[in-house]
Amino acid sequence: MVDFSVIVPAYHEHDNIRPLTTRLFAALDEPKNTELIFVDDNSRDGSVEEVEKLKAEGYNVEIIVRTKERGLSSAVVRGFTDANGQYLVCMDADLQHPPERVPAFFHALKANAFVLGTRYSPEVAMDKDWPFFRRVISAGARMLARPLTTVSDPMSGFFGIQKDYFLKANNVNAQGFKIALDLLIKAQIAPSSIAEVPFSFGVRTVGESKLTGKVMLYYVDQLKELYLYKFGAVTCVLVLMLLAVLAVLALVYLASLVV
Ligand SMILES: Nc1nc2c(ncn2[C@@H]2O[C@H](COP(=O)(O)OP(=O)(O)O[C@H]3O[C@H](CO)[C@@H](O)[C@H](O)[C@@H]3O)[C@@H](O)[C@H]2O)c(=O)[nH]1
Repeated sequence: MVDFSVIVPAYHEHDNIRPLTTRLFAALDEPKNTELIFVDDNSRDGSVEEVEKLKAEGYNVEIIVRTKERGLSSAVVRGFTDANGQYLVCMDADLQHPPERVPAFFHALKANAFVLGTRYSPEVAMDKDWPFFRRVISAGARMLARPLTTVSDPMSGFFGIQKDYFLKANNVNAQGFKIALDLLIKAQIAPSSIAEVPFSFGVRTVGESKLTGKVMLYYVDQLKELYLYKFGAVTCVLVLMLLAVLAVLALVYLASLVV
């Protein structure tokens, strides 16, 4: 019987699989009651073999290998769908999301429908090595999501949701990276049912980010859909125009700081 599930979308993450698994299970309050599921898109880098070794060592870990689909969000949806736990946590494989924070998510999930990992809290320091370019992109993306939700880090990929709420979300947008934002809106989570868990966002030391220009375009598309869903067509167009102007002004300002 498993109550807690940790879902990890993974693409070419062989070298991160063992440290993530061992650190996670060492940190858990209820390791016997927890499963870890990697959702891999046919990386063929030895990830499957590494998970088999970890299983043989007694870890409750599985790997789902998809051969026809690609993408972070759709991998998370697949993992959440297959998970046996009532309490679901999603985290990246690359150790930028510290496994030691997962127990805090499960603890908060017992009393809240949704738990968001936040990098923007006075309790944590933002890693200074995080590239400037990524900070600017993240600030712009955060601003564009502001009319949709009041959470402090709507771009976060480290989050948890109760399975019943995940099942309530209709027409989830499984493209791109922003599955947490999509679920927050589409599962109609009340602000009073959302908790935030601060965490220090580290720097990836092994492997590479898969965040591409295409993923950013998916985000713009997803925003349009979420604005429509939440506000209707006319308000959606007005808000998008206003935010586009603000985004350009913010980028011009930030660019002026670096030149
Ligand atoms: N299965 C699968 N997994 C994927 C895919 N693309 C990425 N992943 C996995 O998803 C996780 C995050 O991907 P990264 O490429 O490392 O993302 P990032 O640039 O570090 O961005 C992360 O941090 C952002 C905060 O700045 C988040 O906004 C973003 O959602 C993500 O969590 C990693 O475990 C990676 O292997 C894919 O196509 N398929």
